[in-house]
Amino acid sequence: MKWSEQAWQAIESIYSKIIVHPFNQALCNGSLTEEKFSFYIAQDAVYLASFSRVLAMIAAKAHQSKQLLSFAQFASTAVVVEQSLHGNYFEKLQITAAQAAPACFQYTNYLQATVAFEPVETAMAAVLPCFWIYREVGLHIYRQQNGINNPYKNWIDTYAGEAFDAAVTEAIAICDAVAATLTPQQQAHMQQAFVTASRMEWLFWNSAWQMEQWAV
Ligand SMILES: Cc1ncc(CN)c(N)n1
Repeated sequence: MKWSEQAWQAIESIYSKIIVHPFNQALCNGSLTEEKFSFYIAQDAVYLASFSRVLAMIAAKAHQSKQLLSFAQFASTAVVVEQSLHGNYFEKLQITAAQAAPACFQYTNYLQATVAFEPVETAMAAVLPCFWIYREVGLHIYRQQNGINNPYKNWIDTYAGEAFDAAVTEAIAICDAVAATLTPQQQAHMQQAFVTASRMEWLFWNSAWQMEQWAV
């Protein structure tokens, strides 16, 4: 079995909880309030600013030039495509820049620490849920649409779209190719990073639903 198949099996239960999370249910049926969506977008802008730098650091540390190019391209897409999607919502919903709420702070710091202190393959596995889970959530919501005039259509179309799908497929293939060269212990380390980041994806949605603030 490929590393990615085992990794996905390890997060099945987390993914099922993400899909039924009230934030994603409301995003799916279009009932999500602008207030909660705006909170999410403001936090996601903070997240993407950090995520794109983590991708660029993975590119710099990649062992093969092909992987370097892929991760450099992912970093560029995170800035050009995803940040511009956010930019449109910032304008339309008059969102203002925010400081990282606890879940965003935890997630961005986890990814930064992983790319700084762990082997590059562990960092590749740690960023994989950001690709893979978003594609699955995007596709899941897209398939439920049934002609609903969803106000969050642009968001859904981005993550259910072909360009994002191609990037996700490439990121999975890189993790599989890299894992195939590693010991079972190193592969397990990658899986642990994949599971941890998947948990943080759930926390991120939950933070947006709760409009999480620092307690003190
Ligand atoms: C928190 C989060 N995770 C993943 C993605 C998709 N790159 C995102 N925009 N935000």
